Amino acid sequence: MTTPCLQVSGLQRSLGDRVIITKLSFEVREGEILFVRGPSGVGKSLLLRALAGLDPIQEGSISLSNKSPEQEGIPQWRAQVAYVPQSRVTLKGTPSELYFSAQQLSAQRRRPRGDLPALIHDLGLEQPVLNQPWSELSGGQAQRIILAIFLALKPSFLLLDEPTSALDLVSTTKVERVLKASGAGLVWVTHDDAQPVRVSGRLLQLPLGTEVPIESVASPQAIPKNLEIDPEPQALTEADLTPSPASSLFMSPGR
Ligand SMILES: Nc1ncnc2c1ncn2[C@@H]1O[C@H](COP(=O)(O)OP(=O)(O)OP(=O)(O)O)[C@@H](O)[C@H]1O
Repeated sequence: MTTPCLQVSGLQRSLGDRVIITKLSFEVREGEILFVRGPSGVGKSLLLRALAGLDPIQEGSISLSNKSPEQEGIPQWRAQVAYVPQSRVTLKGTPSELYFSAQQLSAQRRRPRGDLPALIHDLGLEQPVLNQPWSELSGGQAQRIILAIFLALKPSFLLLDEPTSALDLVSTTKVERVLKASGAGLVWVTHDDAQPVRVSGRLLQLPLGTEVPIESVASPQAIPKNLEIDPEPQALTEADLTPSPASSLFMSPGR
């Protein structure tokens, strides 16, 4: 079987008469990491939303191994190309309930699963957090738990909108290690100049929309030695579910 490939060709995104994303083209294969960098407001989140099939494609195309979201079916597309939101979304219930609800979505059935408890551990959390109400979790805990849930659902691609924005450096390093070991294709938005160097991968710079060498944007010497990535990571349209917590994360409407 060939490795799944997420392809973007001539993607353009406007809001009103403002063109935000101009003619963007790139490819990411499962297992590859593409960092996306650029100033605030340049359109990084809009790019991820378009890739996730959460917003309409206005111009250009996206495809997964040559199949468009329409050909694939939007729920199946989102099961394979998962958008992990930037901010803590307003969720009801507990992480366990969210994970259970997500697995009930028809596009998620009969798909492989990761080991959620192991992911929780590897992300530096204790198992009881899975049964705590979202409202009682810190921003940094919630960010890692949402990530663990998406990783456990095993999409081919994860669209990561600043997945370490609420974390200290120790937790950030754990997240980087787990993501790198996940084997998923990652489109990873970051404002942390050193992150692409720590993790390694490719780098897409917006608004240019061109790939630039990672070495050109940050100095590896800037990274504290004790935070370097361990080269041997440890083991690591169900409308009837509305208003389940899963539907708010996995089925959010386009805008
Ligand atoms: N729903 C919306 N309605 C109107 N404008 C929007 C909407 N969503 C985004 N924008 C605008 O589109 C532009 C790109 O937004 P986006 O969130 O993609 O930026 P970003 O690069 O992810 O920024 P940041 O780094 O601050 O997260 C911004 O100017 C933003 O104000």
